[in-house]
Amino acid sequence: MAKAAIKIGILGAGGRMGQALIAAIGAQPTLKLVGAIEHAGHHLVGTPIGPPFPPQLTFCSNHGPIAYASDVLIDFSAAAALEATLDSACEGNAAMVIGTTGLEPHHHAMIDRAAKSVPILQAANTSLGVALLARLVTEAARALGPDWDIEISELHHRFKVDAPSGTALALGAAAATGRGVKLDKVSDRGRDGITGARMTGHIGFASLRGGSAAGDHTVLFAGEGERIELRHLAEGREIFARGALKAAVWLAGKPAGRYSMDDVLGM
Ligand SMILES: NC(=O)C1=CN([C@@H]2O[C@H](COP(=O)(O)OP(=O)(O)OC[C@H]3O[C@@H](n4cnc5c(N)ncnc54)[C@H](OP(=O)(O)O)[C@@H]3O)[C@@H](O)[C@H]2O)C=CC1
Ligand SMILES: O=C(O)C1=N[C@H](C(=O)O)C[C@H](O)C1
Repeated sequence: MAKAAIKIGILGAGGRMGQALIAAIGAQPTLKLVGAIEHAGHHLVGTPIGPPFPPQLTFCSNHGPIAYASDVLIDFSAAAALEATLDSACEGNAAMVIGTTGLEPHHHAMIDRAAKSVPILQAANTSLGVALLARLVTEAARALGPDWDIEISELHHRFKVDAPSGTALALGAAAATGRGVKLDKVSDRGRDGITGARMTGHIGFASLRGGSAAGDHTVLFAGEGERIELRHLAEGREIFARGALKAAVWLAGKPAGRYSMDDVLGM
């Protein structure tokens, strides 16, 4: 007997990533889109999602019923929306893939709480390439030691609202792990003016915004007389959508708990 399609609800469905996910689901018969959620007042609410989906499937703003109907909710919306979405996921017993960035420690505490009831995978970057890059960064930071300065730079499209990007912070955490330190103790975010000389062992961040760049991250290891750069360049949002859907398929039916892309990719 054919396996039942995995039922997916999308939060932030009208946005750039939401649209990329809808297009990717439309091309995968093993997945079924059961809801496309936007915030109340969004101009798309009430309008059809469009082909290949049936005309009665419209963008909607009420996520309660969609959480009940979904095996997995995929959230690429806004950090401010997270609390209500986690509540709905727990009530509806839906797994969740969270790709939204700009998360603060209190958001992670909410995710930890909800993950006692349902399976949740949170990833600042759902591409395969960045998962591998993080591994390489940990290894390089461990091998090179604190005499090599680490600077992380990122370029994103002009509409991005959070900085540094979630990926840059995750790469910073990966480097800190390699050095056996906590990122929040060594991070330099936003230098300006007479900053003084660079502190040994610190990890610096720089954010550029402009044009339509889908995501460009470079981790620079700068030593005495030599430099190494590890870079990931996203050519489009399809890579994030593909990874998020792979994560959703992997997560459906898993026990409650908190998971990462490393679990999905077996890394
Ligand atoms: N993990 C990953 O691999 C990736 C993560 N991201 C992250 O995903 C998030 C979305 O990115 P992107 O698609 O480019 O952003 P967009 O602004 O294009 O999309 C976000 C959508 O969510 C909507 N939204 C805002 N608040 C709510 C809410 N309370 N409930 C439901 N929908 C809401 C926005 O509406 P409105 O336009 O009215 O504000 C918008 O339509 C960002 O945090 C981004 O950093 C992006 C790419 C990859
Ligand atoms: O907002 C984006 O576009 C992206 N956000 C994520 C981040 O903050 O790291 C991932 C990707 O770089 C695109």
